[in-house]
Order: sequence, then structure tokens, then C-alpha cells
Amino acid sequence: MTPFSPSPAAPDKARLRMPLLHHFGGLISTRRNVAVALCVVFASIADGFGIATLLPLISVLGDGDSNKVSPTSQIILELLRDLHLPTHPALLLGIVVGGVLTKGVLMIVALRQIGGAVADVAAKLRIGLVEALLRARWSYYVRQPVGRFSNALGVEANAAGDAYNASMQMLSQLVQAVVYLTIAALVSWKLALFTIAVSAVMLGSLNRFLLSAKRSAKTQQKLLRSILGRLTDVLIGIKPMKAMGRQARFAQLFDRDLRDVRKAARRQVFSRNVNKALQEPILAICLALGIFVALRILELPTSEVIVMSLLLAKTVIVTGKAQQELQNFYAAQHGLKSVREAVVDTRAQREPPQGGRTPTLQQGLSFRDLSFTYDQGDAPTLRGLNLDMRAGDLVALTGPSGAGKTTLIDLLLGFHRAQGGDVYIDGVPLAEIDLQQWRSLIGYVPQELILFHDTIAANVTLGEPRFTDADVERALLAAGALDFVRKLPQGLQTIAGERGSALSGGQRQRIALARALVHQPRLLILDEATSALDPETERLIIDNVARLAREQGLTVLSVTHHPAWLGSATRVVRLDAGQIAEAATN
Ligand SMILES: Nc1ncnc2c1ncn2[C@@H]1O[C@H](COP(=O)(O)OP(=O)(O)OP(=O)(O)O)[C@@H](O)[C@H]1O
Repeated sequence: MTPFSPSPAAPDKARLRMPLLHHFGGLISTRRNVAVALCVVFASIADGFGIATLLPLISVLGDGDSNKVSPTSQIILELLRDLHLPTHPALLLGIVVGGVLTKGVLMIVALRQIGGAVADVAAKLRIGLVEALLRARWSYYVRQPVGRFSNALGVEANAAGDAYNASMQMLSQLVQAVVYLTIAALVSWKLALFTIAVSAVMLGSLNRFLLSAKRSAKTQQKLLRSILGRLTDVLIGIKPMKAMGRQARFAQLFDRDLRDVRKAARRQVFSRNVNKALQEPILAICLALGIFVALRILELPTSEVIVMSLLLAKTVIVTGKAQQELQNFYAAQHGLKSVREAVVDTRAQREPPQGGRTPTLQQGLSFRDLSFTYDQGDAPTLRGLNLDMRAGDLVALTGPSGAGKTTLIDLLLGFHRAQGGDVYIDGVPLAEIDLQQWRSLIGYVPQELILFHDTIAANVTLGEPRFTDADVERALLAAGALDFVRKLPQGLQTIAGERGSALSGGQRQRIALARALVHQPRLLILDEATSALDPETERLIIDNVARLAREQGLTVLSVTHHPAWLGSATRVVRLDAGQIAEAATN
């Protein structure tokens, strides 16, 4: 899939509002959670009622111990008589089977709801993160490892869905356990207590493995996050690493981390499986003990003992399953936590709201007493800078490396807020202007340009359908790129390769320039935008840009050291140590 193709499966019900469970606040609708809870409660009641009906069934079939017919058995038989139903074994058997079937149907409905909610959790987190990322301030991107977000969008969002699934399954098992225990208590409170004790013994004895699995899951998640983050960064910059044969150090680090991940994964899988494996023997021992106590010490009727054994087994099994689901929750919880943190962090970095005035660029722009420092305590990068540009000016901005040229551009783009002074557009301070509208008037080619792994046409339009092929060709022509694009086998539909790697440096620059021109901007900002071009092509581009400035009033700010630009500019401005050192008009 390419960056600008529409996403294949956009979930339509991802916008959910009401919080229910602590960990999933705001991700799942209360309606869905209540539907699941109701299904599980009624499923368990139906199942429990079916099991309890075994009591009268055994009595009717002839327990041989009529003195010991349990009160529950009598209640069910009386209920049937009140409903004028026969207490025939076939009907009782039907109730037992009906209970199980009803439980099956209701659990399928609950699982459908859970499935939908799992998809919603992952989708909502992904949508939230992407939206927050696109709205974040520039300085936030600069400080984040890219891998953090790809990991959050992929692995961690899935883990969040798994965590919800596990927590709902766990709640469902616990609800079933409570219903079974209630029915058990109706039959015999002593055996209900015994069931609770058995469940507690099992949970207590297996808790150690649960905690070990939790710790291993956390370790794995942390290591994987760091590995994926680093891997993404390394792959972006792999060319010089490979060219100089210096990838060995990364391979070593990668290897060490992966070994730790393997260790943690082994521990986690072992703890999980041990938990599962030990549940059955513990249950068998307790069951044998329970049957002995019930028959020999409490001298309960056989029918009760059969039903109680069933209830005990069921309760202990669902309790064990709840514990396994808790383990699954722990395994996925860190992914959930991490992706939620990423969403919260990114949302907190939202670009601050600016004024709402509509920008124009008819007269010109000016920088007034502009002062800017990146971090508190650092030396200022720009120091009370003053510069005026008239609309239609072609200004060449020069100056030594680190003088503050890119910083000045970033302030003009509204990526940073100056601590002193401001940028004025037709006399209106940038702080009062709607930034989105202002940026839509700008064409920008950065120093380190990246093309997307998509067609040349999509790289120029950035996926916006409002541009036709004719618009793209016009922009390519102005950028001196039309000739070479036409000669490519697929023309406009040629794929530019990963980060544009299928094109030469100069070709990439020209596509990026076409991208900056396609929407017919009022201001064109070029940051060393023709550094990779041969003098002839550079000349052609400068002439085209100068013509646009002359004929259409396009204002151009070009950061450059190339003499061809300096000769064609209407003004040449030299920046040094954050101040204008020289400004000459040609
Ligand atoms: N994100 C940042 N955080 C902190 N300091 C920064 C940041 N970006 C740039 N700087 C610092 O600000 C100063 C000016 O950098 P800037 O990129 O604006 O210079 P420049 O004139 O464009 O340099 P070059 O010609 O080398 O691109 C430098 O000292 C740089 O270290």
C-alpha cells in the first residue's frame, strides 16, 4: 500500500464515547458492555438452572433415598406443578439440555459483541494517534523516534484489543463463577463454602506463575518497543552504515536485545502453560476430597453430591479460566498502556490555537525584532532580527552554517513561536492569523526532502484529488522535471521508490519543487532546494521561479549559497549569528 491510497478497512463505528472499564475509558460504549454483561449473566443463570434441574431429575428417576430429597429439588418440582407442567423425566432432561443450549446461544451473542469491541478499541486508538500526530507541533516530531509510533499503531494497538478481549472474557468467567456459587449455596451452603475454598487454593497456588508471566510480558514489551524504534531509525539511515561497513555494532545490540526478548518470552510461555497444566490436578484432588466429605461426613443425598460436584467443577474451571484471562490481560496490558500514553502525549503536543484572521500576501511580509531561543538557558538563535520582503520579491538568504536560516523559515511557517517580536503578513502579526490558511498559501521545499513510496503524480499532489494531470504537468514543467518524467516508462505513474530512492537526487529535488508549485502558492520557500542540480537545470528553474515572481507576484525566499540564485535575486540577505549582517538590492 502507498502513503496516499485510501485505507482498505476504515471501521465506521470507531467513535465511541462512554467510559465503562477503567482501562478502556472512552474506548467502548456502555451499551456494548452492558449487552455483554447481560448476555453472560443470563447465559450463566440458564446454565445453572439446567444443572440445578439435575436434582429433581435424579430424584424422579429414583435416587432410592427419598428422605434426602433436597429442598432445591422440591422447589423446582413445585414450580413445575404450579405451571401445570408434568414432572416427567423427559421434561426435566429437556430443561437441563435447554439450559446448556440457551447458554451457548447467549454466549455467541456476547462473543460477537466482544469481537466488535476488540476491533473498536484498536481502531479508536489508531485513529486517535494518527489524528494527534497530524496535529502535533513541529518541535514534538523533532524529538520523537519514528519507530515509537509505527510500533504503537501496529503491535501495541493490537495488544490493546487483546487486553479488552481478555478483560471481558475474565469478567464473563467471574460472572459465571458467581452464578454457579449462588446456585451451589441454594443447594448446600457448606459445599458452596468448600467450592470457594477450592477456588481460593487454586488461585493462590498458581498466583506465582501469574506474576512471573506479568513481569516477562512487561520486559518483552519494553525491549520490543526499543528494538522496533531503533530498527526503524537504522533502516532510514542504513545506506552510509552499509557503505562504510559499520552495521556490525547495531547487529550486536540487536542480537543482545533479541536474546533478552527470547528469554522473557520463554518465561512467559512456561508460566502460562504451567498454570493451565496444574489447574486440572488441583481440581481433581479437591473434587475427590469434596465427594468424600459430602458422602461420608455430611451424608448428603447422592443427587446433591452429583450436582454439587458438577457445580464445583464448573466453578473451579471458570475461576481457572478467569485467571488465565488475567494472565492474557497482563500480557497485553503494556501494549494498551503504551499506545494510550502515545495518544495522550501526542495530544498534549497539539499546535496551540492561533488567531483566526484570513491571511493575504498582497503587499509583503516582514520580520520585526524577531528573537528566538530553542531551549531555555541556551544562547538565542535569532536576536532581534528585522527584515522586509515585498510581494513579488525574490530574496536569496545566505549565511554560514548554523546562522539561523532554517530557524527563520520555521518561524515564518508558524512551526515555532518567537519569544520576542513577530512575523507580519501584510501588516498582520502571524499570531493573529489562521495558520492552516497561511500554510495553504505556501510552497515549501525543505533541505532534507523525502519523497513517498508512491507514484510521481501522487508525490506532487500529495494525494489531493483536486489536482488534475494537467496541473501536475504544469508544476513539473515549472520545476524543470516534465522532460525526464515523460521519458520514464510509466510517466506520471512511475513509482518513486522508498523515500524516492528510484530517482536521482536532482530528480527528487525537482519533483519536490513541483509539489511546492502545484497549488499555485503566494509564497515559495526553498531551503537549498537546487543543491543537487547541474548548473543548466538550476538555471532553468531559477528562470521559471523568477518569471512566476515577476508575472504572478509570487514571493520567493530561497536559502542558498549558489551564485546563480544570488545573481537572479531581487535582494540578497546575509544572516550571521541570528542577525541580518547584510542586505543588498540587485
Ligand atoms: N530543534 C532544535 N533544537 C535545538 N537547537 C536547534 C534545533 N534546530 C536547530 N538548532 C540550533 O539552532 C542553530 C541554527 O540552526 P539552523 O538550522 O537554523 O541554521 P542554518 O543557518 O539553517 O544552518 P545550515 O546552513 O547548516 O542549515 C544551530 O546552532 C542549531 O544547532
